[in-house]
Amino acid sequence: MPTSWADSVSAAENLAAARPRSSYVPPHLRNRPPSTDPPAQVSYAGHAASAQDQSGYGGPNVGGSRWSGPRNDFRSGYGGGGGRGSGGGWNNRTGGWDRGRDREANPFADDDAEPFVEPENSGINFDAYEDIPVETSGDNVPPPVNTFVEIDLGEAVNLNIRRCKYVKPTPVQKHAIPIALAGRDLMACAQTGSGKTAAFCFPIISGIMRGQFPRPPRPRVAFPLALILSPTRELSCQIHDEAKKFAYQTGVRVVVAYGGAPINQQLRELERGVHILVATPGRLVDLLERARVSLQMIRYLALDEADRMLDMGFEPQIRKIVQQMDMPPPGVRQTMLFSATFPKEIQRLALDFLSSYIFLAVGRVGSSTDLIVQRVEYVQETDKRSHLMDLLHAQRANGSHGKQALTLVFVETKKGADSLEHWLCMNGFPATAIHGDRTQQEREYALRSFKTGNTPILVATDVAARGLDIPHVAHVVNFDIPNDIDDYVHRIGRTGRAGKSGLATAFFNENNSSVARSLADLMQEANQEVPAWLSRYAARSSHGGSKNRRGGNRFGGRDFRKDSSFNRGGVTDYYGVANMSSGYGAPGGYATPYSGAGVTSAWD
Ligand SMILES: Nc1ncnc2c1ncn2[C@@H]1O[C@H](COP(=O)(O)OP(=O)(O)OP(=O)(O)O)[C@@H](O)[C@H]1O
Repeated sequence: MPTSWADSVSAAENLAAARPRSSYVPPHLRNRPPSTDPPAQVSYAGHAASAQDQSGYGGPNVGGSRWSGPRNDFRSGYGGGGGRGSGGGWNNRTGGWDRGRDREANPFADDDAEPFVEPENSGINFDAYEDIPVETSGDNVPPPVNTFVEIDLGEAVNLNIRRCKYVKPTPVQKHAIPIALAGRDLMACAQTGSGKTAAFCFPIISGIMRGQFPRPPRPRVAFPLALILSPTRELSCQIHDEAKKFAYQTGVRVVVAYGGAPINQQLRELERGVHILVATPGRLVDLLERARVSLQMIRYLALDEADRMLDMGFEPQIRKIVQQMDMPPPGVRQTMLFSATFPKEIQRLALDFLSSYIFLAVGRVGSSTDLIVQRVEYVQETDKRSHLMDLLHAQRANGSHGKQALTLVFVETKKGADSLEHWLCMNGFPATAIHGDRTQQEREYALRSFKTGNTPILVATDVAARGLDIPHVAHVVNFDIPNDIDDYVHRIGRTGRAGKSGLATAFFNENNSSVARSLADLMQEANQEVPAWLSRYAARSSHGGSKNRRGGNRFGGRDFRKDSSFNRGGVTDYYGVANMSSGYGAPGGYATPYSGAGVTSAWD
C-alpha cells in the first residue's frame, strides 16, 4: 500500500507501465518527440514560458514516463516557481484566463423571478435525513462536519452557499466534503435528491481557488483543471448551472460541453478559459479529437451518476477519456464517483479509476428515500392508459398540490413516449415528451415547459431518469416498470427531493415479474407497504431465480472491498488498492479495450 504521495505516484506509474499502451495519440500530442522531460509546469508557473511560447513544453510523454518529472507540482501547490501574484498562474488576473470574471452574469438572477422559490432551501422535512445510517470505509477517513462554517471553503463560496439558501449541509455533504477537501479519492453513494452535486462541486471550486496552477501551455486549447462528466445533456447543463452558482465571483470559470448543441459556441466559451469543464462523454471525445481540449492539467475528476458512466453503454468512452488521452493517472489527479446506486460489478470496474479511495454510503446503497410514498398497482397492458387517466383526474380533483403539481410519466421506448404524449393531449391533458430521438431544441423546450408548469405532464424515457432536479414534481408514474431496479430508484427519485415528500406509482403486470423481488425488497426497505400479490410474485421469482442485478447480495456489505470474493481475487490490500487489476483480467483491461473511436451515446 502506498504510504506517501511519492509511493502512490510510483504505484500509479508502475500500473501505467504495466498497462498495454494505447496506440492512440491525441492530435495535439502528435509530431512531438517522445520526451522524458517533465511537463514544463515550472516554466508556466514561473512564467519563463508564456502561453505563446511552446518551446519549453515537455508535454506528456505518451510512451514514456510522463509523470517522472516534477510530480510535486501536481500534489503540493502546483506552484513550481510561480505562485499567487507571481504573474504566471491561473489565478493571476492579468494572465487572461479569468478575464470573463468581471462580466460574469449573476446566476442567481433567475431564482428571484422563480415563482416557486421558498424563503429557505430547507424543504418541508429536511431533518428527515438526520438519522440516516452512514458507512465509510478506507484508510484514515477524515471526520464529518456538522455545519458549513466548520468547513473552510472560503468566503466567496460561503457567500454563495447563503445565496443558495442552504442552511446546513446534507448528510452526504457532511461526510463527502471533508473527505474531498483532504484530497482523497471517493466513491460516494447517497440517495436521490440528497445534495450530491454540491458535495463534489464545493471541494473542487475551493481547491481551484486555493491552488497554484501552471499557466495553460497553449493558446486555443482549453486546459481545464477539473472535469465533471455526466451521462445526459440535460444533467450536464443542470450541473453547469449549479456549479456557476457555487463559483459565482470566485474567479473559477465553469464551462459546459454537450452533444446536440452547436459546437462552435462551446468552442468560443472554451477559448475564453475554463477551470471546470462539465461535459457529456461523446462531445468531450469530439473536442479531444479536434485537439481543442487537453486533459493534461486535470487535477479533479468527478463522475456523476458514476455507475451509469461505467456501465456498458458509456464505459468505452470513459476509458478513452480517462485512460487513453493525456489525463494524469489516479493518485496524481483526485477522482470522485457519485451515484445513488452502485452495483458491485461497477464498484469493481471503478477500481481502475481510483487510488486508495474512501467508500461512503449514506443510507443503503441503491435504496430509495422513504420520503417517497411508493405504490404498485396491478394493471394489464391494455388498461394502462385509462388507469393513468384516472390518476391524473384524481390528482387534478384533489387539488392539494395546486396548479403547479407536476407529473412525470416514465415509459420504456421512444415510440411509446411519442404515442402516450399524443394520446394524453388528445384527451385534454397538457403533456409533452422527452427522449433520445427528439432534437436537443425539442428536448430543452419540453423540459422548460414542464418545469414552468406550462405543460404539467412530461412523458419520458430513461433519458430523464437520472439526476434531473425539477422542483414540484409531485408524482412519478412508472407506466412501464424498468427491467433494472436501479433505474426504478433513479426514476422515482425525480420526486421527494431535498427533504420534500413525493409520490411514485408503478403499473405492474406479468411482464414485470422478473423485477418483482427486487421491487418488493426495495419497498420494504423504504418502509413502504408491499401488496400481498407483489410478495407472492416476489416469492415465486425467488424460487424461479429472478435475476437480481446485485447478485442477490444487495442487502449485504456495501463497500465491495469487504466481500470475501474481493480478497479471493488476490487483492490482500483492502483499501490501498495498489493492485488495481488483480483478479479482473489484464491490467486496465477488464472490459474490451476501446475500439469505437467516435462512438457517441444516444443520450449524449
Ligand atoms: N445543503 C442543502 N440545503 C438545502 N438544499 C440543498 C442542499 N444541498 C443541496 N440542496 C438542494 O437539494 C436538491 C437536490 O440536490 P442534488 O440535485 O444535488 O441531488 P442529488 O443527490 O445529486 O440527486 P440525484 O441522485 O437525483 O442526482 C437541489 O435542489 C439542491 O439545490
